[in-house]
Amino acid sequence: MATVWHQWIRKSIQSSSTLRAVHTLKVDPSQPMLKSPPLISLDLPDVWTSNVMDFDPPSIGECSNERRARVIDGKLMAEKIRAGIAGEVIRMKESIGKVPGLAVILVGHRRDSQTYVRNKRKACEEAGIKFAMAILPDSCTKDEVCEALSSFNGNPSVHGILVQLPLPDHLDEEKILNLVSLEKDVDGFHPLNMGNLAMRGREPLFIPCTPKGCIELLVRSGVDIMGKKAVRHHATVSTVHALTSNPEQITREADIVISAAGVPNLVRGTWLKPGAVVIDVGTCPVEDPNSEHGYRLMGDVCYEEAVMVASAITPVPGGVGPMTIAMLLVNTLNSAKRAFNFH
Ligand SMILES: Nc1nc(=O)c2c([nH]1)NC[C@@H]1CN(c3ccc(C(=O)N[C@@H](CCC(=O)O)C(=O)O)cc3)C=[N+]21
Repeated sequence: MATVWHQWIRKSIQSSSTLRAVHTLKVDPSQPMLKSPPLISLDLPDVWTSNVMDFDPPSIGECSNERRARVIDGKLMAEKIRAGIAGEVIRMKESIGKVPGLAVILVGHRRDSQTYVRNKRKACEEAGIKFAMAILPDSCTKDEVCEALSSFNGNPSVHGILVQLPLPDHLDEEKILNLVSLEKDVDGFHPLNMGNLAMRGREPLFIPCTPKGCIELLVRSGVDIMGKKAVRHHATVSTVHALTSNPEQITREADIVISAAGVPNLVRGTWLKPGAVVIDVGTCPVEDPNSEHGYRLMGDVCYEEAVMVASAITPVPGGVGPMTIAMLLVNTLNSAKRAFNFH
């Protein structure tokens, strides 16, 4: 399972349009997939998971045409998690007089990146997490990015560093990401964190926010697919990408479909097994003069079709995006707790 997520993450962060990946998770049908909700999911404290289940678990394979899929509300889930983090930040401040800090490096002027960073800043401020940002022009040099990075690396009030991706083409993403201090790698993109995530029995310091958010979405919806359990329960995972010859057929076998292709309406209703759980990671900005910032986000899944076939589905916006941000705050809080030895 861990290996699979590693591949998934690697693909999901390569946002190039040449890579169109749809990732499907297939669960062994002889094993019951739905169980009572776990008390603790991932490494979040109980405070966020004591009330894990907001709804009845979806019944896979029992979705009739008259019933629309349950909409998994990532926005609401993320709000609850962020409220829990705010409480933890207050507890930290009251007992040791310190708060967590997140630093973001934003290069260039992509509108979507600006929106995501703005959302991250707002979420930090609401939770009492200090937020710092270095904004660099499209034309900046590698040395300028490195300088910003090393100043954040050396700053003891910064516990998490995030380099917003994608970077402009002339900058070497790999070289730059390698410089993020391992202890502050809240995106989980450092090769050592990635490697530990991929290897059985090893614990990465950080799990990348989007996949971590997807797992949380599933677990909190009563779909039991936690990493370790999935391995033990022989989950079978298929990866579908741009060069897969029969993506529709493979996807149709999946009980859980996690799509991260960045191609609007790629996943049609006919691609889905009735009753499947659909997690839409796609965030493709498309022009929309009527919306606030001149564009809106589109997922990979043809929502109106999928909602008639699936048993549960995440919307875009309001699904994975807000959970990604909530997980970033979780990672930042946990990093600060480690730095201060405060638990
Ligand atoms: N180093 C790095 N880490 C990332 O985690 C990372 C990144 N680079 N580059 C881009 C992707 C994408 N991503 C999103 C974050 C928030 C929303 C989000 O807030 N979405 C809202 C709506 C956004 C809006 O207001 O338009 C929603 O879906 O409801 C979406 C997508 C993080 N990424």
